[in-house]
Amino acid sequence: MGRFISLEGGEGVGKSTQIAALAEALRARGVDVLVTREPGGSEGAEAIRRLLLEGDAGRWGPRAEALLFAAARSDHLEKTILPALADGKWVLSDRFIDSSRAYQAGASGLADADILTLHRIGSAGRLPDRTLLLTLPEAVAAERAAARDRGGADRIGGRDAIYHARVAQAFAHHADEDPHRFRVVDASGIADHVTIRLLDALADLLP
Ligand SMILES: Nc1ncnc2c1ncn2[C@@H]1O[C@H](COP(=O)(O)OP(=O)(O)O)[C@@H](O)[C@H]1O
Ligand SMILES: Cc1cn([C@H]2C[C@H](O)[C@@H](COP(=O)(O)OP(=O)(O)O)O2)c(=O)[nH]c1=O
Repeated sequence: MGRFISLEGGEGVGKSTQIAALAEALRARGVDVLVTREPGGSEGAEAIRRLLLEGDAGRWGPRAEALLFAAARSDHLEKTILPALADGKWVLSDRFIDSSRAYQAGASGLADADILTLHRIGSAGRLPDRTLLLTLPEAVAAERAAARDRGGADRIGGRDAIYHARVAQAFAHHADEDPHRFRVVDASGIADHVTIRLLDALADLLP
């Protein structure tokens, strides 16, 4: 059985950059790696991703949005993640359930217990073996995200600074509550240095 690792954090902290570097570093150690992302990662979930991220701000209310994320996650787990783990692969996912807890509960105001209930219904409550939470001072993350998106942020990324501060707070809170699964990793500085910190945070799982 492989390992299931999620990368979490707000917009612009470097998840996409780091997941690629981490995959390369793990492959160099002989690990068979599958990189995937949420929302998305399977045909059905990628279709739901477009529904979630395109269109105007009011396209979905918080509850419909939470249900769509849970549905996408269910399909992603069943079609992509579980088969890869059964093949002995390490699955690295750019976001997973903790993003729903941080955005739809922490920031949008739904109850964390309800998000966990949706996860139990959709995905049998499956959690990653390790969750790497990348953290950056808010201003640095906003600067990186703005430089990348050039003002063209998606439906959720484009929400205001107060919303994103609540997201960061919720992530930090969940990491505090479950130190066994979470590792908080400083995402500032040179990308290669961040990758080394991430590998350190997986050291106990490495073959
Ligand atoms: N360590 C780093 N230092 C400076 N810029 C970075 C670093 N890591 C990533 N970036 C840049 O910051 C932007 C956001 O990174 P990205 O990996 O897309 O973040 P995320 O997936 O978390 O939103 C990208 O333009 C990326 O090239
Ligand atoms: C997986 C997930 C993502 N999201 C949000 C976070 C992002 O704003 C967006 C995904 O966009 P994406 O462009 O993949 O993220 P990033 O900006 O980190 O590169 O969806 C949720 O609100 N809930 C979730 O459960």
